[in-house]
Amino acid sequence: MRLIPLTDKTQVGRWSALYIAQRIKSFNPSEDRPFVLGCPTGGTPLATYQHLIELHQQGQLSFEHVVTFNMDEYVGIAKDHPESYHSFMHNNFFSHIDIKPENINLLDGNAPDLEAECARYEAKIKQYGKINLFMGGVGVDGHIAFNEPASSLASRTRVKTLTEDTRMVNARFFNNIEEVPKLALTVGVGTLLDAEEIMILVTGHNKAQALEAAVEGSVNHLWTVSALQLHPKAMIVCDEPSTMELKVKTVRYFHELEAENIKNI
Ligand SMILES: N[C@@H]1[C@@H](O)[C@H](O)[C@@H](COP(=O)(O)O)O[C@@H]1O
Repeated sequence: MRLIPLTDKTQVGRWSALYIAQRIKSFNPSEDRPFVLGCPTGGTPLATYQHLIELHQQGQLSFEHVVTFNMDEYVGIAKDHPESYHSFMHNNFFSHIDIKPENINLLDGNAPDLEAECARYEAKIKQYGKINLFMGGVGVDGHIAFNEPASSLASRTRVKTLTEDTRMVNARFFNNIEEVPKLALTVGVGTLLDAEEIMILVTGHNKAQALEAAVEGSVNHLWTVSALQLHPKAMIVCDEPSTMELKVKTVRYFHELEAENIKNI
């Protein structure tokens, strides 16, 4: 696993956006061979989306042949609810770039048959072969997508019950905790591990324990982000406050390893 230790969340946004842009460009996508990008929501990736939008507006990056799959969606709130992940993605990313609407994939949390919706999503990913790069964030409790503690590390896309902790953390986007949905649809840990490459963004001191579990802990279903250790090409891009629970020698080690890759950011 690579760990990219940066100073602050602005750098995390910039570094990850430049990385995605470089991946898309070197892939040289076409209509028949699109680049498939996995997308998260949340506060953490906002700076990344902003930088990607800027690169697009400067004429340096096109999403014409990019297909996206979002990792998760709440169950039971309307698509156009301001806090649905549909709204989030359109407001913060899709409406500012040249992606084709038919290339956007999001789980439908209002589908009449949620299990069938999850199976449809898995099948659609398979149609493209694989996700080339899955970007994600992490929850305070170490969840990846909405794979809450004790989720199977072999799990596929399915309905998950959100923990009280996650609902409390996400209540900041709603009027109160009662409005936060109790269920969500999420890709599984197994779905994530099938991606060709995974890049997880971690910022803020409240994520320090999760980062410690991901990097220094053992693979453990209680911290589903630790499953990254099983992936052949996983990377965590983090800021300084999130490294507070890591050993000094761990951070120094990754600083030395990545010195060339972080020097001009
Ligand atoms: N389902 C999402 C996760 O995919 C995300 O990683 C997490 C962290 O969000 P934030 O970046 O706002 O801390 O929030 C939600 O729970």
